[in-house]
Amino acid sequence: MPKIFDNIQFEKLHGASNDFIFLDFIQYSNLIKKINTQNKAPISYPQFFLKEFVINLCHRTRGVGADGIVFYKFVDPQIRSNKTNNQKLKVEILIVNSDGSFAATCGNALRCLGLMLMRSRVWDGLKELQIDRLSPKEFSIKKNDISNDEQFVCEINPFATLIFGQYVKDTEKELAVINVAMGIEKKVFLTPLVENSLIHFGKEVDFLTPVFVQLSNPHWVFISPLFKSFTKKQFEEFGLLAQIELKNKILGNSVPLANIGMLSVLDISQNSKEKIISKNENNWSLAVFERGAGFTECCGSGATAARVALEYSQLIPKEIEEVYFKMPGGKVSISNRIIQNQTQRVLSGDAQFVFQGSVSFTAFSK
Ligand SMILES: N[C@@H](CCC[C@H](N)C(=O)O)C(=O)O
Repeated sequence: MPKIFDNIQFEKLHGASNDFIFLDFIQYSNLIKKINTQNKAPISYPQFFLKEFVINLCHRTRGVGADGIVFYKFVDPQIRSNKTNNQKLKVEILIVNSDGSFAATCGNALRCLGLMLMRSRVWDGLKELQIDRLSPKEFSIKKNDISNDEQFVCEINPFATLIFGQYVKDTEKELAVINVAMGIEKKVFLTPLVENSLIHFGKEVDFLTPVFVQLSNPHWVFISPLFKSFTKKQFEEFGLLAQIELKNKILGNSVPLANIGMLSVLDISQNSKEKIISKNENNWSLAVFERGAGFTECCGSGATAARVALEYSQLIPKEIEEVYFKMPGGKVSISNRIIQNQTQRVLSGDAQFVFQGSVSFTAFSK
């Protein structure tokens, strides 16, 4: 990293402990311009610079620490000073995972974005707000420089719609409940399971057929009561096994690298479906091993995929109003609601401001 890298202003927020650094895109592009004009070695591979920048900033000990970075851009830069909550508010974002890979969507980052916009008084939380994608072209990254698994980032379809936000500020805490319309699944199918690959996780491995759910981003959801007693280490081990080895064995290149959902239910064999539904509120616990970030404390799109998988496996009926998922970092819910004339999956939960600051190169030195 070049040494002129100084005084980068950021804000950090989290949704159920899935944490993100928010950076104004203009600031990043000014940094690039500065390096290119002042440095003898201008940036020739912007995609690698971006990756290294994100990895360093997200590093838990040498950087600020986060599961990813959200670059945001106000299409009308005056909006910040006008603070009018007006119709003109248009926000574009690019989400990058902590390993520098692009994320097609991220429910928790969108919840945090909602809070960030409410804190800076540009969104009142009452009007629906569509969030668009910030094109990689703006980072001088060309389509040909992006890997096959990440070409989605060149599509111009929007991320999601923030539909409602309620801001709470008291002396103790500053948070908001934000609802995000995550869209509708594009593809869902059952996948076979290679039983003997799971043998070292215990004799009583009792899995329902896993479900592949393609939202804007891909998820492979495994359902088993076994996950209820898993430690973080076991989630990481199983997540990695499924993400790489099982995927290669069972699905090959037919699907992209996926987030792995590990969903546990009360003992399926002993509970009638009615019981499962009536105990809905606390019935499902979920952990996700993400693409690009590993095990995270919570995953909003993972919870969305889990609800889709439960419906597809007929473990819950579509009519259930709201399904809650207990995740290591907190609780989120997914409901089915008609938004913009379409039944969409809506993610709800808290987002919280952590801190703001500025960072310079020295923080990144090894
Ligand atoms: N790692 C994911 C993107 C992040 C998902 C997120 N934590 C969420 O809340 O949805 C990917 O690359 O698909």
